[in-house]
Amino acid sequence: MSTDASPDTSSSSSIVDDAKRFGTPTEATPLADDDHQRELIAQAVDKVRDTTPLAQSFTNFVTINLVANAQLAAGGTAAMSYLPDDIIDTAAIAKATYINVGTLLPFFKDALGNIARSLHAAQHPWVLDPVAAGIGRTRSAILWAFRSAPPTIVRGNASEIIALAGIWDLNVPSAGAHADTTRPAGVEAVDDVDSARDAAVIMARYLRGYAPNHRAAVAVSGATDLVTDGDTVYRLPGGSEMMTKITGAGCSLGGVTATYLAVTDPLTAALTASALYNRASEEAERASHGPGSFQTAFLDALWNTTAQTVSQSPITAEAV
Ligand SMILES: Nc1ncnc2c1ncn2[C@@H]1O[C@H](COP(=O)(O)OP(=O)(O)OP(=O)(O)O)[C@@H](O)[C@H]1O
Ligand SMILES: Cc1ncsc1CCO
Ligand SMILES: [Mg+2]
Repeated sequence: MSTDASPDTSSSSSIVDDAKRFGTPTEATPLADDDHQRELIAQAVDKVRDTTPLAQSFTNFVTINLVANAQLAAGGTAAMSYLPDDIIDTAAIAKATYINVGTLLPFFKDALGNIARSLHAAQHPWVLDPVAAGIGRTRSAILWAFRSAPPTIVRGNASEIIALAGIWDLNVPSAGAHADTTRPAGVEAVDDVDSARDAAVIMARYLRGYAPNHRAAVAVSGATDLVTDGDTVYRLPGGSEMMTKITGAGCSLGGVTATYLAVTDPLTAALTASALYNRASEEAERASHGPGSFQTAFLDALWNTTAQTVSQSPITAEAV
């Protein structure tokens, strides 16, 4: 257990060096059917269903019910709280925590930074959903406070990942190319997933300097999801556009990512949640007639999609 909030830079190159390393992308190739990563994904799906791990959440008021129900449907258990001492106490029994900054209140300003520092001191893994990053000075101050006690996984849409990299001053080389067009649009993305690729890679390298076992991940959701541990960029196509017609698809994806983080490493947790969501939303679209029945069918599909189907999802990998 460490109480030192300094990053261990021995396992990650500096942000400036990282910036110089962009510009020579290798080709993305399909992950082989027998790739070990697929085995880890299947194990994560089964382990959650076998062990019902608790992942606790501090999440927004709009979608809190869907987050808890999605965690249960994936096989985990849920506990929601906004009390800092609750969250610290529960971190001792939960294997992972989810923090979503969608609907903050002024008095959370200092509380959330303190919670993050406690989680970091306990080497407790957590997932951040930086909802609406870039909007409002109070939210930006809270996200800034996470910079020195960062999460194990950041999961957001492309605009949120780009905005958070800016708030954290991560020096993303391609950020200038989007300077005129990148702006927060409330809780919805206005950027393509791939425009957040460099920000995601640099952020993952930053996070792992602080992370338990130096392992961290960043997940960018959209039509094709992008997941990276800072060394490899994975892309997961598919899913359903109906996910954009219910509120909380992204929030609950963050919660389910925390459920998997309770049983596996950050990269596998992010890949498993993304692949499960893609397959389950495809099934839900087939079984439903509109947003209301889609949400119900989606929870059923989270419950019923097999580990084999999740782990054999289409995934490409690109070394960076
Ligand atoms: N056009 C699309 N086609 C297929 N799947 C999509 C599409 N857009 C989003 N998704 C899926 O929806 C889920 C949520 O991703 P999204 O990018 O909408 O998150 P978000 O913007 O944080 O959502 P919210 O904040 O509304 O909860 C992910 O599983 C993602 O793969
Ligand atoms: C609609 C909405 N507003 C704040 S959080 C939230 C849920 C989607 O992120
Ligand atoms: Mg969101």
